[in-house]
Amino acid sequence: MIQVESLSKRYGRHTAVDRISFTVQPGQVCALLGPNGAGKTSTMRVLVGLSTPTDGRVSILGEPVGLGAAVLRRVGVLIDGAAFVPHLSGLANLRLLWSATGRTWPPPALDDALNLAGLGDALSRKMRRYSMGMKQRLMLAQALMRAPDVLVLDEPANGLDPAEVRALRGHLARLAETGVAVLISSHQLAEVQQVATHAVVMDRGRLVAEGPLGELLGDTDTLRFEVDALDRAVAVLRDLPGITAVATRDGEAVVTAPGVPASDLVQSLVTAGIRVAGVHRTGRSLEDAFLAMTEPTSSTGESDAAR
Ligand SMILES: Nc1ncnc2c1ncn2[C@@H]1O[C@H](COP(=O)(O)OP(=O)(O)OP(=O)(O)O)[C@@H](O)[C@H]1O
Repeated sequence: MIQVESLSKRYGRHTAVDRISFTVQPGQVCALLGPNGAGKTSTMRVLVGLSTPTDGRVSILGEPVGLGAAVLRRVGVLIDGAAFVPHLSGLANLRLLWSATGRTWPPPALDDALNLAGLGDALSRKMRRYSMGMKQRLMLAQALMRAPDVLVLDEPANGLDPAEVRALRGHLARLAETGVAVLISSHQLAEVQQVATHAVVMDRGRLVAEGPLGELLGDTDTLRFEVDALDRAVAVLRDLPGITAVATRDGEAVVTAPGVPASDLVQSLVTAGIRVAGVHRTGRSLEDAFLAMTEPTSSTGESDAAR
């Protein structure tokens, strides 16, 4: 479990993280979302002991986190800037990183991690020849090979192709099913919507929303009608009580009608002589919800303090 309580992180006079609190329970995949500069990486760095909080508390599996805390051995971390040695092979780099844990090689989940990384023969090649995607996959392997109880992944899908992203999604979902608590930051909202069970949304350092994904997306009562006479259908729908919006999209009438049964709307259309070939209820996408929660122009102001 990850627990963040009233966490603040300031760089000089710039507040990157402003008193945020959230929890990620075992079995949850929590998406940490926010526009550029929202404070996601700053939060994650504190969470894994790479940076100290200015204020507040962070604990993992019930133990306070700090640089070198024993509990961090149970955490798989992917945050950019992993210290790979370019003249060593990918596999030698993994061995080197593992040796820092003081445990004997191989790590418990090495095979699964390498399978997901899919680097094949490239594992024995020097890392200086790795593409960005290959480096990213090796970083994922080092996070996963230790069979972690908690995963903290900053933009893990960066540089991966669609098939790799899908494989990663499946892997994370399987790990969560076994009780791993996963915190993952991403800008790919459609992608993260497919794997996240929960989300924490930050904007300019502050927490703007958190909770189960279903609750954050909300129920929008938006219906799409496939009809044979679009213009007439729109005119009929606009005149009905309880309708808050009618639009057309991709040849269909899109209607927002909170609390109005779809059957009433179909009945009105049919009565007006319009054929209804289909009705679909549409959910709000994570992207819609995210844009509604965050400001369109976010501050990305830098301060000059060192990390
Ligand atoms: N070492 C640092 N020194 C000074 N300011 C920093 C430092 N690291 C981050 N910041 C600033 O803190 C704010 C939050 O940055 P952070 O990287 O945590 O955001 P983010 O949500 O991860 O952004 P992105 O999505 O662009 O990666 C930004 O304004 C950033 O410029």
